[in-house]
Amino acid sequence: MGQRNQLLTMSNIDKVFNGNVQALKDLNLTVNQGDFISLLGPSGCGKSTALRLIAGLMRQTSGQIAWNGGLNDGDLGVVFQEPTLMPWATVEQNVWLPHRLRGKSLTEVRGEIMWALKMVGLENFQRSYPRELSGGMKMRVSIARALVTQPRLILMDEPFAALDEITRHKLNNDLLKLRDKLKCTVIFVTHSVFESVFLSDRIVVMAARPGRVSAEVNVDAPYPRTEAFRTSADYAELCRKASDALHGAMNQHGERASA
Ligand SMILES: Nc1ncnc2c1ncn2[C@@H]1O[C@H](COP(=O)(O)OP(=O)(O)OP(=O)(O)O)[C@@H](O)[C@H]1O
Repeated sequence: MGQRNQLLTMSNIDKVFNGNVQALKDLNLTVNQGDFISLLGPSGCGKSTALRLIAGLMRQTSGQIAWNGGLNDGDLGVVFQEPTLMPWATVEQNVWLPHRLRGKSLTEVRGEIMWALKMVGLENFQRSYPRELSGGMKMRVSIARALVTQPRLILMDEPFAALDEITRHKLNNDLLKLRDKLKCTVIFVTHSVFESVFLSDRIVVMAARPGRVSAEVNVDAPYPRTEAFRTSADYAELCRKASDALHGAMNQHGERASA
């Protein structure tokens, strides 16, 4: 793989809540165009906080987030753990939301909505309501909504954590296909070593109290990744490596906590 251009840089990021909860301390992270990065770490290490800072949903207490080429409208798509769909609106109307908030009519962007639904395999469900869909399908709608503006960066906060394992594997496979088609950059928050190894090319392991980057694991396995990769010795070895890094991060926490 060739040298990738930088997309964004987070430098010396601190985030303190309510004057005394230090969620992040001196977090440094460079994201390159085309990266699939997983943020992996124990509960409370600040993964969601880091993602929300990148999304601009909150501001850091200190430090800088710099975007190469600036951040334009529609450059970011965000997917949360819950699909957060409007139950009274159809699939099509739900996916319309980011454009609607920008003042565009449904007719004007119907082509883009259908493109996004096709990307997630739901092109025949545009008139359905969320209650008529399975958990996995609702999550696909949520992903289509994040894709509809054709963002450069997709931020995903444990999007598949609430799904059963078979559905989760399927959506992991589909997400990689999608990323291959769109050539977008993804930052993916997860608790799962297995999921992080399957999906990403870089795993950023975070430690808690205060939240910071503890280690980085490069997943040197080629894409496309298939079921054969999931059952390979290489995958098992990479999972062991990521798991060791995670335990290292948790021990750092323990040492600090008991110091
Ligand atoms: N709005 C908030 N107000 C006060 N404290 C907060 C707020 N959001 C997060 N925190 C605290 O900041 C720390 C980091 O939280 P964050 O949700 O980012 O961690 P996380 O790694 O995503 O956790 P999890 O894996 O459990 O979702 C935690 O101690 C949390 O309690």
